Amino acid sequence: MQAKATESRREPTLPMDTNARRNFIKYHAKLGEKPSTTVRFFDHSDCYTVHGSDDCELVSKIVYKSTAFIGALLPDEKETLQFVSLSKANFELAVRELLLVKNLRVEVYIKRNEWQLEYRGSPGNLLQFEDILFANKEVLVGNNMISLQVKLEGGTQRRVGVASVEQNDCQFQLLEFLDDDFFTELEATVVLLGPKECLLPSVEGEYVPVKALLERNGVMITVPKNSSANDLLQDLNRLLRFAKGQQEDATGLKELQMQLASESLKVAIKYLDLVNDAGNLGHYEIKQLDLKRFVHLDSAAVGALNIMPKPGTHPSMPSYRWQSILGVLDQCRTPQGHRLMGKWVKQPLRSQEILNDRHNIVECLLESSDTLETLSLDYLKRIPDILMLTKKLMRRKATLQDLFRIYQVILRTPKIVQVLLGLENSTVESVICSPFKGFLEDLTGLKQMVEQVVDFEAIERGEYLVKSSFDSRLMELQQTMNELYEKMQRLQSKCNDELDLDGKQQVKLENVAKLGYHFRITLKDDSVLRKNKNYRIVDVIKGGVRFTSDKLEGYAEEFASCHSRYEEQQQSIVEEIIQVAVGYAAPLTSLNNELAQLDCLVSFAIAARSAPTPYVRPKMLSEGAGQLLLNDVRHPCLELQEHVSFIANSVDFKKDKCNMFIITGPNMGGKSTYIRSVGTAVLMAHVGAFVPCSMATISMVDSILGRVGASDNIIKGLSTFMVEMIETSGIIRTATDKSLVIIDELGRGTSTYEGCGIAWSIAEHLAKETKCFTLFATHFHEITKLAETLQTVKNCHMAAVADADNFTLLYQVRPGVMEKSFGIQVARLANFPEDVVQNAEQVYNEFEDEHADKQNKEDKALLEKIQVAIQQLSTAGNNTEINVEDLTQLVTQFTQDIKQLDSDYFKSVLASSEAKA
Ligand SMILES: Nc1ncnc2c1ncn2[C@@H]1O[C@H](COP(=O)(O)OP(=O)(O)OP(=O)(O)O)[C@@H](O)[C@H]1O
Repeated sequence: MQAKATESRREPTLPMDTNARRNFIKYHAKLGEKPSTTVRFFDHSDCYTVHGSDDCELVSKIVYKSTAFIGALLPDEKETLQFVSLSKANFELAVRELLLVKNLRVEVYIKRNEWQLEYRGSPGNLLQFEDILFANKEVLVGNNMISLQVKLEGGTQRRVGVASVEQNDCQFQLLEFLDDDFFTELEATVVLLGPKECLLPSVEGEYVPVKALLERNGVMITVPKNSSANDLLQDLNRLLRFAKGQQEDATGLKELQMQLASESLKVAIKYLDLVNDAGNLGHYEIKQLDLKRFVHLDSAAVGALNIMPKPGTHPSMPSYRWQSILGVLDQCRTPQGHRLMGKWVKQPLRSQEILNDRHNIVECLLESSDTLETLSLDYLKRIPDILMLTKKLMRRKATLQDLFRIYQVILRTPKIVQVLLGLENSTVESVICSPFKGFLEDLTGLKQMVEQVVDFEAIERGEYLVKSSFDSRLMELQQTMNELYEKMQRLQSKCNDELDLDGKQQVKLENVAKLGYHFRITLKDDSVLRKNKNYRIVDVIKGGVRFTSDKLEGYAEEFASCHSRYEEQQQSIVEEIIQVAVGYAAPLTSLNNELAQLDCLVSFAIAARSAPTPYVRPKMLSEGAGQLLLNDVRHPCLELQEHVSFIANSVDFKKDKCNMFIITGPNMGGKSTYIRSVGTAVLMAHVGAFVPCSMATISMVDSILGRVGASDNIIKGLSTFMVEMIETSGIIRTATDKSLVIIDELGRGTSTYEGCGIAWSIAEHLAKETKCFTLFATHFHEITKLAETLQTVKNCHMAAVADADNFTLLYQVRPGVMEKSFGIQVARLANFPEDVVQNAEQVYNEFEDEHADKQNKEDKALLEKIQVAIQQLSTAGNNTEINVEDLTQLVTQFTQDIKQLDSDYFKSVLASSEAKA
């Protein structure tokens, strides 16, 4: 087995002699430098190659998991070139990985007379690679890109125009807005649309921060070459789907009043060469993107809440489920369902009405588990990717089989509607059943056409044919073929008699592609045949001897010619049918979207039911209602991991009573998990899913914002401190009293002094000014003091118990501040070497002594100050200049000093004097 595995990994040999290699090296040198984000492949028809050290290393590692397969074209000569050769299958594997996972560009060169660039693709432009990437595979990823332009306005403000192109759904979305220095709004747009690639006019000047933002969000940047300009209106007139009766002219479209966005769209249409794909013409829709419809998410929140799985994780992989919210919720059965779910989780909604509908439907499905099962396993599982089939139709690449698959969906959908109507739920009827009925009505003509044209009997034999009765020419040809076949059958029985073999029908009449009709007998009867001069042997194979006669050959040729004429005639009919079917693209797309939506809702119900503890329906209150109560909230991903027995916790925010929790506790104590669980549940509720709680009341939020551990966000050129400042300033600007903010480890990447300062000021601002609901996990115990001055701030901590030998993390949230730091115990728990732990313990104790010393010194200094003051007062005697007011002021000043000093001694003095008073 082992040997075989190695064998299949071996690279193909390169079919080039020395001369060809020499020429190729010269040609390659002439091609010149390329960006490091582009990988060039060369198609040698028998195999593919990549060249140069970077491409070789990258591709070799992807395909062969090693660099041992890198060779040199002419290793003994001065001018040489590294190469890796690949079979077609490995080339496809590499292209898939480079475009879909690594977010790189690919170019494929092919040799005609000269080498020339044949295909080119990038993460946002997969068109030319669709066959390679998605042949026999479901298209599970969205395929969208954005194009944007920035203009300085009035010296300080930035106007941003964005055009998004979703190629799968044939959709343009435009928006334009004024943004701040940190491009907060642009970031929300990028998070919402999740593009793979972005077109920019430049990466210099005002685009520098845009570039950084895009890189932070994992978006590939392309600066298209300035080639001849295209005419946007002309392009749109060809691409857009105009409503019936609407004038087919894009001139007056209100979306085009956004000039920067329109300019960006023009660039994108040109870059993607959309007008040159027949599949696009007349099918695009243009919309204005309204960010206000969606909960604002920043990239830190998307990261902290693990919304999306790692790139390249396929739904069939076991890790897919517990890595991300998408993985947990995506139990879809159809490719279109998977794609829509990918969108939904990134686009939580602010419409209470739509969310109520979604929650109603999920609840109703959960109440009828039989229906849920039937829908998921019997119906949705069998629904093909209608969108991709429709695209094939539009490109005139569809076959009769594709048409039949569409027909099957049209046939099955009424059954789905029937099952749904059985639920007797008004939301299900209005949101799902009614639209379904409308689209099905529109598709009646298509259904009837397929029934008239397609030969259903032939499909049972696995053939996709046009019914001969549909066309008189076909009928004639079919008739002739039937007669010829009968004649050949008569020859077969004659031959059987002549050869006089044992048993009946030893002579088989067969038809194979290259030979046409012929006879066959087994190898053991070969000698009988050779004696008979009426027959000629055609070839000998394992299964027997193939032979023919003059007459059979004549019939066979005639049959073959009829057959090819039949196919030609059939093909022209199929083309006509496809032409008609293209007219149904709009209702087919709507049917596709509707089925995708149903699949997502069924998926929510399945996710809710199959969780270790079933999820519950959240009670949604309107924005501003000011309540967030989650009882026993769990982290949906963590609770799925086998070794974890999850401890649920609760949270209870109430406007004007409690809008901030400061969470402290030992390292690894569960702080991050707790705050992320809350964020995750709120997000899931806003997507329309049920939530991992025992009870949930959630006021709708306008944004979920985050700031989490610095380590994963460090990017080139920006210090940790800067990243922290950028992200937190975004929060300060965006958050309102209707937002949820989760902050974890703020200030940790900087010096303690600065870090604590940032953390304190942000926490204070959010609690005092913004008044949003905030979960603030921190190691800075000083921040817990905020609760002393602000009533709406509450402290809580992750509980742990420790004695001399044992230390146990309880993962339970308890009110108040943790008394003791357990860093050293955690180190012991994490199996740090004992000597290191002991050393730390010693340092800690010394530090504590030093701290106590410092405290004593400060106490003493204040005491001295007070003593001097008292001295002054007493020596003043009857001095009338000291009045009662001055005295009161002095005492107030001392009291404040004492409070700030954080001295246990003075605090106790103060407390006792206050008690006495
Ligand atoms: N509620 C819980 N129930 C069970 N296990 C939990 C729970 N919360 C956390 N854990 C476990 O503890 C680990 C550490 O949790 P987490 O990262 O939330 O701690 P932390 O307090 O934020 O740590 P640090 O302060 O070091 O960043 C998790 O990976 C998980 O395995």
